[in-house]
Amino acid sequence: MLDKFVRAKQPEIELLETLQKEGCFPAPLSGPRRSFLDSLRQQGAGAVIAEYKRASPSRGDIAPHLRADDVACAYAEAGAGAVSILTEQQYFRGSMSFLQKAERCGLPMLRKDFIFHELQVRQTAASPASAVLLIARMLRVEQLAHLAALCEEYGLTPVTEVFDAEDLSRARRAGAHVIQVNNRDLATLTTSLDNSRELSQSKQDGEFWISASGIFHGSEIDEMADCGFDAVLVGTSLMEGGDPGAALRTLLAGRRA
Ligand SMILES: O=C(O)c1ccccc1NCC(=O)[C@H](O)[C@H](O)COP(=O)(O)O
Repeated sequence: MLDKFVRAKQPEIELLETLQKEGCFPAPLSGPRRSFLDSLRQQGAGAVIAEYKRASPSRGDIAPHLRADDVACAYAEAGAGAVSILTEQQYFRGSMSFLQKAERCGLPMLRKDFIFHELQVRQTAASPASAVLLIARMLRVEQLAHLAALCEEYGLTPVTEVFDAEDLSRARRAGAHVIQVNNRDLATLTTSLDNSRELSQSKQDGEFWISASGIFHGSEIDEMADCGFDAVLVGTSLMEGGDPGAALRTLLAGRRA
C-alpha cells in the first residue's frame, strides 16, 4: 500500500526537481508559524486535530464537494485544536492549495501526505502549514532523522507516524518526539483502537502522542486520553455526514465533562 502511494508521488517529485533546477522553487514562508503543539496543549486532554478529508482509499469519495476553507473554519468554531489537511492527490483527492485556502481558519495545520524527499519538505515550508507528517515505515532511520531535522529548520513540527512497536523503535532512533499512532491496518484498511491501547504502554516522558484513525465517539477520545494520548486525529467520522462542524461539536460534547 505504501509503495503504491510512493509511486504515485513520482510525477510530483519530478515537477519539484524541475522547479529547483530552473531556480523557481517557491521561497519558504518568512516569519513564525502558528505552533501546532502549543495549540493542542492549550486544549488539554482530549484535544482534537480535525481532518479535511475528501476521499480515501478505504472509503472512496467522502465529501468531495466541501471546501477546505469552509470546513477548516467550521472546525475552528467547533473547538478543534488543529486541522489536518490531506494534500495527496491521487488517492485522497487532496491538494497543496487547500493549505492556502484553509489558512484563514486561524488554526495550525498539519500537512498529511507521503513525504520522503527533501523537496517535499521545502515545498511545505513555502506553505502556511505548521506541521508535517513523516511515516516511519516508509523511511530509513537516517532519512527520517534528516527530513525531521529539515522540518525543524523551517519551523515545521515533524509528526512521526507509527503503526507498530518496530516503527516506534525506529522513530525514536531518528529522534522523534511527536508520535502519531495510526489505528489503521494497512493491509485490510480496517481500524482498531487496540493499536493505540497496546502501543501507549510504551509512551515515554517528554513525548507528545496522537492517536489517529477510527475515532467515532467522544468516549473513545476520553479513553485515548486515559491511555496517555495528548491528542486524537479524526477525519472520516467528521466529514462523512456532510456537516463537519456539527459532527465535531457532537464528538466533543460526547466527552466526559
Ligand atoms: O484513510 C484511509 O483509507 C487510508 C488508507 C491508507 C493509508 C492512510 C489512510 N488514511 C490516512 C490517515 O491517516 C487518516 O486520514 C487519518 O488518520 C484519519 O483517519 P479517520 O478518522 O479514520 O478518517
